[in-house]
Amino acid sequence: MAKRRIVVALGGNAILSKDASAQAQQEALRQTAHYLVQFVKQGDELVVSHGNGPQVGNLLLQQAAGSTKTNPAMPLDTAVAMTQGSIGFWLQNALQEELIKAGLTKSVATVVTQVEVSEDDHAFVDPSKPIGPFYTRDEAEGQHAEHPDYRYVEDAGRGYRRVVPSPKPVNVVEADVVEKLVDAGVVPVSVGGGGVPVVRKGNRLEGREAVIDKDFASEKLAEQIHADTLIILTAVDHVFVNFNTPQQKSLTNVTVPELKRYIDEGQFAKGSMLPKVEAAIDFVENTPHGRTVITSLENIGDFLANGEGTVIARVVEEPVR
Ligand SMILES: Nc1ncnc2c1ncn2[C@@H]1O[C@H](COP(=O)(O)OP(=O)(O)O)[C@@H](O)[C@H]1O
Ligand SMILES: NC(=O)OP(=O)(O)O
Repeated sequence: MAKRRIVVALGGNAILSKDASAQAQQEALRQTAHYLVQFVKQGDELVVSHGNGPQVGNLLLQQAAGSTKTNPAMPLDTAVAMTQGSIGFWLQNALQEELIKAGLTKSVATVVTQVEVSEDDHAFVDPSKPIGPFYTRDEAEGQHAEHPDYRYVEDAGRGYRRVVPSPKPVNVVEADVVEKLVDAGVVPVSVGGGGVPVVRKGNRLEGREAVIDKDFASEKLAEQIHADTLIILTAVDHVFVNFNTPQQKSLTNVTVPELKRYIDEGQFAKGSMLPKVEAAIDFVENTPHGRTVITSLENIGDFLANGEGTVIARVVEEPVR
């Protein structure tokens, strides 16, 4: 089988479920790494990206709690870079251990990645990206009273969360570095937390306070490094139509026009499955032979063996791995 270049985007649940301690997140990533190394074992080139919504929100709270005149809280763009560092450290450490266990000699390197966004992106005046912990309605109202500039929304029936601007990625600044690392046989970790949002001002890149969606950023990176496959890992094995109803049906091999019809029908929840499906479509449409897979971490083995999962391509493919 030909060697594939794969970008794998890790969903939040692969890192943080209930226990937000460093130890618990590291343990979750050790299990995640065990699954991811299967791609390297079969000869694929692997690039890993990850979310940071829970972590960056928690970090902002810690920063605010300890902020003084001489030790001020850091802005959101810097906090995103800090979570790229911390989660990158955990991932590097875990992947390295699993690679050694599998008898593979490969280096892993995290790239602090900046992602260009447009200053005019409407997202800057319409925050939509949930970050940090979940609150009850009363708690969210209390927080809003304390910080009138913070916005809170209900997040998929799980409680209220602070939302921040989430502009669309336009260009992954360090994509050429990531591509060189892949060419050199390294496993890069990149666009963590969607990348650090920056706007170009002549020769300077200026940070902006926002959190980019990691699925859109991963798609952009996959395009720029000429990947063949974008794999979006989340909590479900498949994308479903009629999700959570008695008529629920899993999608296995789907084409872009089919998926667009389902979007028009409102089949995918805004803020959860919809951005994944939109990123999947972008990758297939913007690359000559690209395909996107949406599935769960636990399903990777079945995907590799039998093509299980939701595979989005230009034409319906026979079960693919
Ligand atoms: N049509 C759908 N098919 C499958 N899952 C859906 C659908 N609509 C909403 N979801 C929900 O979207 C979730 C994935 O979004 P989210 O939890 O935001 O992703 P992440 O894993 O990146 O944190 C799934 O676990 C599922 O609960
Ligand atoms: N940046 C980002 O998309 O993070 P989550 O996937 O954790 O929401």
